[in-house]
Amino acid sequence: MTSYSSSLLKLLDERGYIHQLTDAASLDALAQREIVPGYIGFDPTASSLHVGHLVSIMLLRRMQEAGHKPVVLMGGGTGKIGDPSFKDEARKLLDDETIASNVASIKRVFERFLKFGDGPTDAVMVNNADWLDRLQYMELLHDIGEHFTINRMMAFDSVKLRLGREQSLTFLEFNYMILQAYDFAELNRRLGCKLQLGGSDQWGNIVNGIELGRRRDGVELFGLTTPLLTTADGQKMGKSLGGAVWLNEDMLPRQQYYDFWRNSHNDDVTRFLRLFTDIPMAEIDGLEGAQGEELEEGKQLLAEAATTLCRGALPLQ
Ligand SMILES: N[C@@H](Cc1ccc(O)cc1)C(=O)O
Repeated sequence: MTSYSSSLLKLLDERGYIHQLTDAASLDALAQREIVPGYIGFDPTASSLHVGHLVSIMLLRRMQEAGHKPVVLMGGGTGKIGDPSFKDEARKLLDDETIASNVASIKRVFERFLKFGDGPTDAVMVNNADWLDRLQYMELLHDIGEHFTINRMMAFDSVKLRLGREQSLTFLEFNYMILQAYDFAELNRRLGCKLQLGGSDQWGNIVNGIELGRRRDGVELFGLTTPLLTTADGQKMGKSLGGAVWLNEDMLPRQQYYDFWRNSHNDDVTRFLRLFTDIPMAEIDGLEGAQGEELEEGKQLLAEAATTLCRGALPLQ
């Protein structure tokens, strides 16, 4: 474990959110000096986010808890392409109407996890359609395309799956990385955003944004990725009910959401308590190695805390 000085990196480290980090020492110093606006993007590919997105959402919550500014980016522009990173096939393209209605219904869940407003550490929400839709193709090719080489873009692990003989990467999808890089530089210009967070599959996209900021604008940007979450029995997080575990109430009833957490694998309980609830570290540490009834109580604690966070408290009977 690395030792950090800023409350932000200490918190993220002890609760298990850090997989990779660019220039940890500088980010640590920056977070001690000033309020850091940090963003995560979510593409509106369905009408609700699912448990797989929850680490990212909690990460924004932790930013705010540590006194920094969370920026939620709705991918109204990038959602028209679909991120090819680590995907073995292209997404079905969505029409504008579907994207707009997905954005509208995804948005709501963030109000449960973040405090929005005009204050310095209040969360804000932006939509990259606001700047990507307006981009002129020649301008993009000239101003942005100049900073990217095909050689380097093809070297990222995230596109390897598609460069074999079986699947291919369309030219449309190949642009995704550039647009996400553009977003980061744009959010730096607009909101002073200096940090982009995301799942480990986002590393290539994030690093490209950092590079673009440095080359074009001479600014220092940072990236942080979270570990790819699998459950103790090796499954992808949130897929264990056969379908996705949706965050929106209209897509999955509260009881089923609760049961998903209540049925967590024994070996996942403390890790999930750290990642997905606000239960204090000392209390979670006390549950380490718990068995029998104590372990069951830990699962109940997890289910109650995680459900209340996402779905709100139940009214008093
Ligand atoms: N590519 C991200 C979403 C995203 C979109 C735009 C961004 O600027 C950042 C992130 C994903 O697939 O999860």
